[in-house]
Amino acid sequence: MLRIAVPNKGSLSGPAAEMLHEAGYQQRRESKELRIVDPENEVEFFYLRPRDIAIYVSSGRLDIGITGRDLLIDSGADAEEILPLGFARSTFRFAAKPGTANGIEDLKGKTVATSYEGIVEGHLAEHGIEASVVHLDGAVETAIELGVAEVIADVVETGTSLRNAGLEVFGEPIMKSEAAVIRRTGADADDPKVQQFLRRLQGVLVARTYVMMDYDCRVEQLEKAVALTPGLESPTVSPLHNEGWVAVRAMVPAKEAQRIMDDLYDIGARAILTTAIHACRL
Ligand SMILES: Nc1ncnc2c1ncn2[C@@H]1O[C@H](COP(=O)(O)OP(=O)(O)OP(=O)(O)O)[C@@H](O)[C@H]1O
Ligand SMILES: O=P(O)(O)OC[C@H]1O[C@H](OP(=O)(O)OP(=O)(O)O)[C@H](O)[C@@H]1O
Ligand SMILES: [Mg+2]
Repeated sequence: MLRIAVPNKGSLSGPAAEMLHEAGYQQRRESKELRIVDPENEVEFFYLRPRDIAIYVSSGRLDIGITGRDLLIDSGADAEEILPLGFARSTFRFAAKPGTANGIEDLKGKTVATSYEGIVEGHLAEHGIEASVVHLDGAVETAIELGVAEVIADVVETGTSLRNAGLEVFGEPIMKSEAAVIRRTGADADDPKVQQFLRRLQGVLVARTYVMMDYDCRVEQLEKAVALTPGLESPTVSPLHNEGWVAVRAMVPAKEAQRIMDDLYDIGARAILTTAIHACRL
C-alpha cells in the first residue's frame, strides 16, 4: 500500500484534498481524521502538519507527500520535489518600512523575523551577510511595528498583508514556491505505485489547463486551422457528409480557448465548440 502525507491545515490542505479527489482518491470526511485507508486504490493517506511532511517523507516511513516547495527547503530534510502541482503559489521575500532597505546588503547587523529560518539563514549565508534571525510562528508582518525586528522575510501572494502593515518588499525575491509532490532523495524512481499516482495527478493538471475543441472547416482551410489547434500530438480530422468539409478535434490551453475560437472563425471555421476535460492520461 502506498503511504502518502497530505497537509491537514492551512493554505495547502483544501486544494490538495480537492486535487486528490479529482484524481479518484477517497479523502477524509471531517478535518479531525488523521489517517484514512483507500482500499480500492491501495493507498493510505496521513494528514500531517505541512511543515512536518518533508521530515516524515525523508525518514522513509511514508513514500511520498504533498507540501510547499518553501516548506521542503526550509526543513532541510533529505527529500526532493518530483511533481509541481500549480497551487499555493507564492514568493518568499524580504520586506521593511519604506525607505529603510534597498537590497540584501542593507541587512548587515539587522534582525530579521521569519517563520522560515532555514530559508533565510541559507540565503544570508550564500550572500555572506551577517544578520540575526528571530523565529515567529506567523503574522510576522506585525514584528516590525512591535519592535521585534527591523526586517521580515515572509510568504507574499497578493501583497495585501504587507500593505496592511505599511511594509514594502525589497531586494530580489528569495524564492518562488508552489505545492509539490515530494519523495525521499534517491528513492526508487520506477516504483510502479508512485508512477501511477503521479500519472493520475498529471491527468488532473492537464484536465484543469486544457479544454477539448471541436469545429468544422473547409478542406482548403485545414492547414491554417491545424496551425491554430496543433493539439498535443496531432489533431483528429474526420470527413463530414458534406463534401469539402472536415471536422477537427484537438486539445487547446483553456486560457487561449476564446482567442483560438475567434481566429478559427476568422478563417471560416464554424460550429466551434469547447468542452471541459474531466480526467485524462497522456
Ligand atoms: N496567502 C497565501 N497564498 C498562497 N500560498 C500561501 C499563502 N500563505 C501560505 N502559502 C503557502 O502555503 C504553505 C504554507 O502552508 P501552512 O499551512 O504552513 O501555512 P498557512 O497557509 O499560512 O497556514 P497557517 O494558518 O497554519 O499559518 C507554503 O508553501 C506557502 O508558500
Ligand atoms: O500576500 P498575501 O496575499 O497577503 O498573503 C501572504 C500572507 O498569507 C500568509 O499568512 P496567513 O494568513 O497564513 O497567516 P500567518 O502569517 O499566521 O501564517 C503569509 O504568511 C502572509 O502573511
Ligand atoms: Mg501562514
